[in-house]
Amino acid sequence: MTQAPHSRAWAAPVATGPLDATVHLPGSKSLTNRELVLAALADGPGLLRAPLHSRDSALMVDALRALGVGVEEVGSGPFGPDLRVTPGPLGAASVDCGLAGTVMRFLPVVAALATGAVDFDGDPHARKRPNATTIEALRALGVRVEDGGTGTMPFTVHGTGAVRGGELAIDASASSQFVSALLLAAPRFAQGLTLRHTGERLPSLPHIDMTIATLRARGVDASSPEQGVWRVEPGPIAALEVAIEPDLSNAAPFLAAALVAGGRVTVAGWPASTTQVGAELPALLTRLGASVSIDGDRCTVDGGAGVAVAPLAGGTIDMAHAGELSPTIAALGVFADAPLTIDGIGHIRGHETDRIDALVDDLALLGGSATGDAESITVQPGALHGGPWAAYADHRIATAGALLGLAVPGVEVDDIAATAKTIPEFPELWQRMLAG
Ligand SMILES: O=C(O)C1=C[C@@H](OP(=O)(O)O)[C@@H](O)[C@H](O)C1
Ligand SMILES: C=C(OP(=O)(O)O)C(=O)O
Repeated sequence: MTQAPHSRAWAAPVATGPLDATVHLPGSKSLTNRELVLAALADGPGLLRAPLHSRDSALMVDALRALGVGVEEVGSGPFGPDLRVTPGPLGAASVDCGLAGTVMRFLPVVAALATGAVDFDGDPHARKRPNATTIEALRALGVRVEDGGTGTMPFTVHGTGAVRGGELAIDASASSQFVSALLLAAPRFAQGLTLRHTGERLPSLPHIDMTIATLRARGVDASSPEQGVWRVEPGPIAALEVAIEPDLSNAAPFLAAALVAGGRVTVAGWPASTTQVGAELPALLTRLGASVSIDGDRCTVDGGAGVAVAPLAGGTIDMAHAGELSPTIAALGVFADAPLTIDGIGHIRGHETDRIDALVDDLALLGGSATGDAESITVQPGALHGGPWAAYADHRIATAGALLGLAVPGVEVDDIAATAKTIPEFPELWQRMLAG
């Protein structure tokens, strides 16, 4: 009988002693999917070296191909081939967004530059992720979008081949990706774009800074003249050869593993400078009690004797700008000396799953205790027992279960394959880290 991909749970391996490992990670999702979009809109063929090959990047590649962009695999690296991207006239297409925020937010704006109808749909949960701002923004720019009045997928963007641009105000409090999406395509708008955020909060600011940096690297005049305002001048997007950095957000569970199990974990290929939010991991893990060093391109966390001997530091951490790191940090709260509150993360309720509810429910299944409110999660320290850990199709919830399993025998992640969203090699790399 054919089994559903996650009908067999993954027994999270327990660390039997201090770790001593060097981990090499595949490419950044955020950089890969930005560079794919920019390469598709560029003024000639370009190359992505060492890109991510995962479900989110494959969805982006498939969608761009469907729209008329040439994406060809060339050469081969440790995590898969490079990608040569050849822009072409954009036309009617049907886009499967899966559960990828970058696909469901970035490509509708690209579709506005196409000639023809572009249909968007995705996984069942993707239909629940916030997307009204994408649709409203396009309509405000004069683009026809049919969504049956739902403000979510499925919807159809009727591109006419041109967008006038100009001035636009949006509420991006549910996701920074609404801002990034508009900025990425804005050089191709006749008047460029002056974009203003009107909502109360603006999550994940480093991801918007990353967008600006990737545009500028391609010769686009893009800036943020004041907080919550961005300006992109119209003009060509230069075709480039770009090297994609390792995914520093996916470094989180590996580096955190040294804290839980004790010993040392090194992530190799750590960039000297980066726009990735994972650059904040050294400070975050130091705040919790780790000793972190960066030596050349190697970032090492020394977790000493591990949490069985020395608990981590509880308290409150604001992670509004780094929500995608919060599942890992929240899981570490179990091993703290006082309750750990992660604040400013209401927007992660609209991520791959409602991450606050998922963590609260999963921790309860292991005998732990956590509470969530609109903007935060508070994790109580305490001993856990083995039990099921539901991934909710969320790569970062799945890896949080793996992290706890290092110290808690019998944690069973129902769907470790959810990690394929951004790091399909996760189970293998995790085992290899444990083997040293
Ligand atoms: O632009 C991007 O690449 C991302 C922006 C952030 O989204 P939100 O602002 O919705 O948190 C982040 O959490 C997501 O993983 C990737
Ligand atoms: C929120 C995330 O993903 P997405 O790009 O689908 O929004 C994430 O990777 O943590």
